[in-house]
Amino acid sequence: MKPIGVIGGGAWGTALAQVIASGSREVLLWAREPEVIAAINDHHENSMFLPGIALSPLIRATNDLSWVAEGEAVLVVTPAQHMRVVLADLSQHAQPLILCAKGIEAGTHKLLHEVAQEAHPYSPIAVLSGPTFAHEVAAGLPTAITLAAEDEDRAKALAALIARPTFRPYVSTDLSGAEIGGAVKNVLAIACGVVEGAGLGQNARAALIARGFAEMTRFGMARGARPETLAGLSGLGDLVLTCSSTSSRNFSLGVGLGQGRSAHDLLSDRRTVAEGAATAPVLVEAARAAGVEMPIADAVCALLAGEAAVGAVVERLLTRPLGAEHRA
Ligand SMILES: NC(=O)C1=CN([C@@H]2O[C@H](COP(=O)(O)OP(=O)(O)OC[C@H]3O[C@@H](n4cnc5c(N)ncnc54)[C@H](O)[C@@H]3O)[C@@H](O)[C@H]2O)C=CC1
Ligand SMILES: O=C(CO)COP(=O)(O)O
Repeated sequence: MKPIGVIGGGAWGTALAQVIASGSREVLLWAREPEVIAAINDHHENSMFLPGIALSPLIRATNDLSWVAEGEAVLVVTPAQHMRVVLADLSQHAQPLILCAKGIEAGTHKLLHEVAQEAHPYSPIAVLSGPTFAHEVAAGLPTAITLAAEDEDRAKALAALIARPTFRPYVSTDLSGAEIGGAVKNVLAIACGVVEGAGLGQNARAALIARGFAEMTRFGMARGARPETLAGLSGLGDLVLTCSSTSSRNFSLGVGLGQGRSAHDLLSDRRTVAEGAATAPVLVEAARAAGVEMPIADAVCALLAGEAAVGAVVERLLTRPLGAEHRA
C-alpha cells in the first residue's frame, strides 16, 4: 500500500493524519515548523498545534514536499490564504488532491478548488469539509464529513480510502457547495461569538444561525452551490457546531470582539488560525460582486476592521427594514 500525503502540520492536518494512520496506512506529513517535524518524528506528538494526543508511529513528518507528492492521494491542509503558494512548490503529478482548508482566496474571490485546479491542472481535485473539531477527530470520536469531487466514482473511491470506523465521509459532486459552507460558517461563527461575548442571549444566537444560514444559501446559490449541500454536513452541520462552542477559534474570536476587545489585539501573537477573520472581507467583496445581500457578514467585517463598535453594529442589524423570511 502506498502512503498518503498530508500537507500542513497544524491541528487539522495532524488530526487527519492520525485518522488515516489508524487504518494501518503510512502517512507522510509536510509541516512548516522544524519543531513540529522534530516533535512528531521523535516523540509522536504535535505539541505546538495538537497537544496531548499520542500520534501513530505510522505518521512521519518532513519539510520535503517532493516526498509527500509520492502519496496515493495528498490532503492539502494549509490555511486557505497560503494554499496557492504551497501548491506552487509541489511538483505536478496525477494523484488526487483533497482540499481540507476553509476559505475564499483574497484578491481573486476564487474558491480553493479553482485555485488548486489552476496550480495542478493534471490532478483530480476533491474537497473534504464538515463539522469536525480536530481534537475530537484525533481522539477517535464519531465524526461525519462531506467529500466532494466532480466525478462521483472518484469521490466514492477517495471516501473509501480515508473512511475509518469513527470517521464517515458522505460523498457529493458539489465542490462549490462543500467549500462555500465551510468558508461562510467561519464568518458566522465570529458573529455568534459576538452575541455570546456581548451577552445578547440565546434567542439572538438562534436568530443569527438561521438568518446566517439564509445568507450562506443566497451567496452559495449565486456561486453555483446546490442548496442541499448547504443544508448538509459541510454547511448547516458545520455552522451549528462552530456557532455553539468555544472550541471554535472563530467563535472565541467573536466572544472577544463582543466583549469590546479589538481584532488587532485578539489576532496578534497567535499561531493558530481563525479563518473567518481572513474570509470576512473577501466574502463581503465577493457578495457585492455577485449582488448578494449579506448584512451579518458585513457586520462582522466592520467589527474586525474596527470601523464600528458592537452596539452600533447590533443596532444597524436590528433597524433593518422588516421583510419576508423567504425571498422569492
Ligand atoms: N482545526 C480544526 O478543527 C479544523 C480546521 N480546518 C481548516 O484547516 C485549515 C488549517 O487549520 P489548522 O490545521 O486548524 O491550523 P492551526 O491553527 O492548527 O495551525 C496553523 C497552521 O498554519 C500554518 N501556516 C502558518 N503560516 C503559514 C504559511 N505562510 N504558509 C503555509 N502554512 C502556514 C502553520 O504551519 C500551521 O500548520 C484551516 O483552513 C481551517 O479552517 C478544517 C476543519 C477543522
Ligand atoms: O472548522 C472547524 C470545525 O469544523 C474548526 O472551527 P474553528 O476554525 O472555528 O476552530
